[in-house]
Amino acid sequence: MDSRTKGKTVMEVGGDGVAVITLINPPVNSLSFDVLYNLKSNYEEALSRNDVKAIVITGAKGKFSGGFDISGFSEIQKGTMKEPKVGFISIDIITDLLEAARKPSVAAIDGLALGGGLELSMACHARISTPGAQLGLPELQLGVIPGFGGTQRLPRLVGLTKALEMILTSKPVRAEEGHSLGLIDAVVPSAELLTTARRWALDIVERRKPWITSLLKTDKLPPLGEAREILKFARGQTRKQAPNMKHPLMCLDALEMGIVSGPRVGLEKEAEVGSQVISLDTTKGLIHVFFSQRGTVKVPGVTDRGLMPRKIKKVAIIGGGLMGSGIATALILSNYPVILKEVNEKFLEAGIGRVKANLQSRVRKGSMSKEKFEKTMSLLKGSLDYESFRDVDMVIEAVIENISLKQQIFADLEKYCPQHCILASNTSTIDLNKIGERTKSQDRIVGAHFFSPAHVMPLLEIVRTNHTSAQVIVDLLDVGKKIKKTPVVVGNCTGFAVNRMFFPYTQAAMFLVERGADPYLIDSAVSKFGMPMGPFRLCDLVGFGVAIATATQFIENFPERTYKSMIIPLMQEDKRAGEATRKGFYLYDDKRKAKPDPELKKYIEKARSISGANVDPKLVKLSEKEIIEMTFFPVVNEACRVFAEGIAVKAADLDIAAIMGMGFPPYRGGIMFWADSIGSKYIYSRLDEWSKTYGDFFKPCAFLAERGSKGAPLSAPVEQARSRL
Ligand SMILES: CCCCCCCCCCC[C@H](O)CC(=O)SCCNC(=O)CCNC(=O)[C@H](O)C(C)(C)COP(=O)(O)OP(=O)(O)OC[C@H]1O[C@@H](n2cnc3c(N)ncnc32)[C@H](O)[C@@H]1OP(=O)(O)O
Repeated sequence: MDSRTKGKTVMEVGGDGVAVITLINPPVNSLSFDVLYNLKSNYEEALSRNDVKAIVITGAKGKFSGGFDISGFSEIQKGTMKEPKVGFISIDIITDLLEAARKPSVAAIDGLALGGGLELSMACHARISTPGAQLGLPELQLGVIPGFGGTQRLPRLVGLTKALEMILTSKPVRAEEGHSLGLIDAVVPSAELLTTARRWALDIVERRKPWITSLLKTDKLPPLGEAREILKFARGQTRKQAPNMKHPLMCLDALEMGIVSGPRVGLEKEAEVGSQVISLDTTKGLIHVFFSQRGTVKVPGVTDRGLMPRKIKKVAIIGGGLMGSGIATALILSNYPVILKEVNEKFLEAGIGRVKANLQSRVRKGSMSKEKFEKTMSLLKGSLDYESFRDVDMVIEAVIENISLKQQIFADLEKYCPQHCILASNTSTIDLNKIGERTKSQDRIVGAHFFSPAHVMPLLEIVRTNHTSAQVIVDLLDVGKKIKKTPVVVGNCTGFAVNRMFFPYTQAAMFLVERGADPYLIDSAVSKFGMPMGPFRLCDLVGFGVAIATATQFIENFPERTYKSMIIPLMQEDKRAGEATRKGFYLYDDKRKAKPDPELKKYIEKARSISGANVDPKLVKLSEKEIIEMTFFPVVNEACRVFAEGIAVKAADLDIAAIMGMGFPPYRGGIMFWADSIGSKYIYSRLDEWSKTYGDFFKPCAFLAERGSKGAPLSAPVEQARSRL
């Protein structure tokens, strides 16, 4: 393959008159322009050759295709690649050349057919698949729409309601379900895939099997009135669930156009809309997230050294509280045998009970069988001492945030665990060097910071100190992958990456409220921006105990930029500690529904009198845009510090950390990507102005000042970062 080209197709014509065209573009045979143009040439040749009666399309190495080459979108967005004529691929190649050909085509699907891959197969006249293959149109998740005819062919093959479900949720179906839906014509073992597809293609030629043109099918479409009702409902749901995104509604427009005015007009609308969505900011954000998420496992100086992950056969967890039990759940769910250690029988029983409850909730929801529950639970053993730690490969300490307790535990671990054992802490804020102060084995100390609930939340912050060995990081990255987490490797400091970014966010909110802003309006503006909830609702959820413990760490370590508000401590004193006590910034009913509390004013006023803050008329009347800027620009400022200090290796890692750890909206691309979409100059000037009026909490850091003065992107690599890694 030419090093400049991205993938290819090869065609082999058999003695049976079947031309087999294989898509080749590792690792997932994505449909790059090179692959698509090659496919076109192969088709033209196959159609013109007298020795070819029918065509089979398949993918190399057990994968049909993962869809259109997503990097093609980025290149079109950046202007480094020219867009083809609108509809050139979906109409000229896939519809008019392939589907309308006078020779039939059969798709032989192994492994996966996603996005453009499934769309290509739907234009074939039959689809044969191997068991378990994944079939789906996940485009909306990327900010684009199915653009190779999927909005037209899928409803015609599986019916409108199922097609909408598959497209709007981006969730794939397995081949067996695809078969029962009519998407797949036969499911056969891998070894029989090509022979069956060849025979099927010849059977179509001989009219022993039907020659089906998906685009012209109408039997699965509901009557027009009913279709309109279904689409109206889908639009309503989409507006509710994705209020800040345009592309799902644009996709529905293309789909509806095909139903109302016919598939050809539908294809034209799809092509037009498909081209428009590429330049949406939300699409740019989501595509950036796709690659950034996969980039977190590429750590310079660690994953490029040829190290292989060691096998982790057994893990011990210290502490069966909320975090420890969640981590244990995540591990046993991925078949790791786990020892859970507690200090006494009562706590141990409670810890094991929590793990059990986590799994039972899956059984109740039907996502886990009773047998699987028993088998999974059997991987968990309780312990009250360290004797059973003698053959563990990794320990994760998950006790309360108390430095001397953690130091004692790590000193004990060194005595009992084997020499190779990884010693990890789930601390969320404490400097790992302090935790390991009484330990000699510095190279195997690492942070494994999970987010609560640990068996659900997707992020794992892997924290390395100056001494942590590359091997330990590689091992933990592998464990992270196996337990289906997205790992982000960060350097050691108070709060690491996520909590360092989180802290200014809640602090800014407290600052604004003390100066007269309405906390409920702040929460509402932040939710509209796309966060799962506002900062006050979040503090209630986390609980004031945790909020105060975290704040204490920050006040100690970053006093110059900490805004010390007494609102939370004052409420805590009155035994209102958040959702768990049914009172915090909000009041909670039996169903934990939050409602504003008029009494909150009392605490705000008291806190104001302690801090000496005055109500500022400008801040009382902030617009939603101003609220977002005043709460998130301090987060950008902190993210810049984290990046400049080398705590994060790449800005994109901070984007993923913000999305998966803080709930930052993915369609905004993450904190640094979003900041760059606004511009460093503007962010710097706003922070600078606020710092002059309101103090050092808002003071832009040197990195932001430097990049802001030039208007340079914040996400550009840091030269000679003062790396703490
Ligand atoms: C004028 C108009 C202009 C129009 C432009 C042209 C028209 C465009 C129309 C597009 C029509 C089409 O409808 C759009 C699409 O098809 S969009 C793509 C849809 N497909 C997907 O969303 C699938 C995305 N991929 C995945 O979900 C997973 O990668 C997976 C395929 C399930 C495999 O998962 P896993 O085994 O866990 O492996 P990784 O996720 O780690 O991926 C391995 C590497 O492969 C890269 N990858 C995966 N998919 C793609 C892809 N579609 N394009 C490019 N690259 C892909 C991934 O980045 C990993 O790479 P690295 O190893 O380098 O990190």
